[in-house]
Amino acid sequence: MTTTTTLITPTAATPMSSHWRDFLALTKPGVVRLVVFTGLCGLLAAPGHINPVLGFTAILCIALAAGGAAAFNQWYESELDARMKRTAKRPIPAGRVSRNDARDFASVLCGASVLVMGLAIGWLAAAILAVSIFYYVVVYTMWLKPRTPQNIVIGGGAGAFPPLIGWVAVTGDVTLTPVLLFAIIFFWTPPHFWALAMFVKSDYAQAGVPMMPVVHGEVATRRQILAYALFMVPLAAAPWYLGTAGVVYGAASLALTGFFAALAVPVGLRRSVEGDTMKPEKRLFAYSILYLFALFGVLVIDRVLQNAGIIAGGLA
Ligand code: HEM
Ligand SMILES: CC(C)=CCC/C(C)=C/CC/C(C)=C/COP(=O)(O)OP(=O)(O)O
Repeated sequence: MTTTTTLITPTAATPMSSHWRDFLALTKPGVVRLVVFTGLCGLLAAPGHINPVLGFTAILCIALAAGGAAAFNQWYESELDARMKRTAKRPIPAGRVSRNDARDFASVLCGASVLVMGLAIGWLAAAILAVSIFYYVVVYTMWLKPRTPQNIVIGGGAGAFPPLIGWVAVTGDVTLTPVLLFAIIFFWTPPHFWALAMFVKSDYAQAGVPMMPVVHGEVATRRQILAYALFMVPLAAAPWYLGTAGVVYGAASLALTGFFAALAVPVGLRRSVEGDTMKPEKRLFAYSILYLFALFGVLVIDRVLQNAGIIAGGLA
């Protein structure tokens, strides 16, 4: 006996029932968690005071913007996501959310985030929020990602804005420390992403995305991962030796970033062989996430200690 299976691919015209969990997945909650945390730390480390309700509103706006931008990214890349093993089960390629619904959902999140930020907090913070959405959706996703292996280097700016936005929400001003916080995430992004790109290289190659290991090969990518990770050591400590953060941040940043660089050394110097499990690359990627949580968390602890008069420093 033969059976015939009819495959129905939902389109914009085909009704489908989407679960709220599918819309949550469109926001890339795993990534947004860290993005929001860095925004919160920027807000808490800034000199000055913000009404807690307004502070919560500012962080909510960053979360809505980052989630909305991530949903726009999945709306634009649904065909690409369908071609890669890592992303094929996302709500749009899996047929659980239509492209139009995803686009509308993203528009509402992004629109509301900028509007509420502008009305409740200020238009400078709202403008930077709008720039970060534009940067991730248009500059990175639509323009750079399909064109150049430097996509991450330039596109890294997309996720680097939140601490700056949190800071500006409190002070209304852009000063040295928030620019340094931007730079820290900007230069952290290439080793964070390329470590992952090394072990999902075949996915990108088969989907035709010009990521660094695909275009310039493993050896060049490994060297660049190491170079960026080493550069992070003096960069991450800059708020301390430039006098805007205290000694607790300085010591913790040297230890945390030193370990980041140490994990990048075997990645930078070794060559993978047939059937390699890519353990050093997986370890570096996993630590990159823990590292950023810890570094920004310590910045806030340092600020609390400064406020209590326990350590010296003068975040500005
Ligand atoms: C253009 C810049 C970036 C690129 C290309 C990039 C790329 C990626 C990719 C491909 C993944 C795997 C995601 C998955 O399989 O769902 C990932 C995971 C992750 N990224 Fe990035 N990333 C970037 C910037 C950032 C930024 C700025 C942050 C936060 C500040 C961040 C935080 C994370 C976190 C927390 C994860 C783990 C997510 C989870 O466990 O669900 N990334 N990144
Ligand atoms: C405030 C604001 C708007 C912030 C934007 C922050 C944001 C969501 C940055 C994330 C960058 C990111 C996850 C890139 C993933 O690369 P990819 O999209 O190439 O990954 P993929 O292959 O998993 O889709």
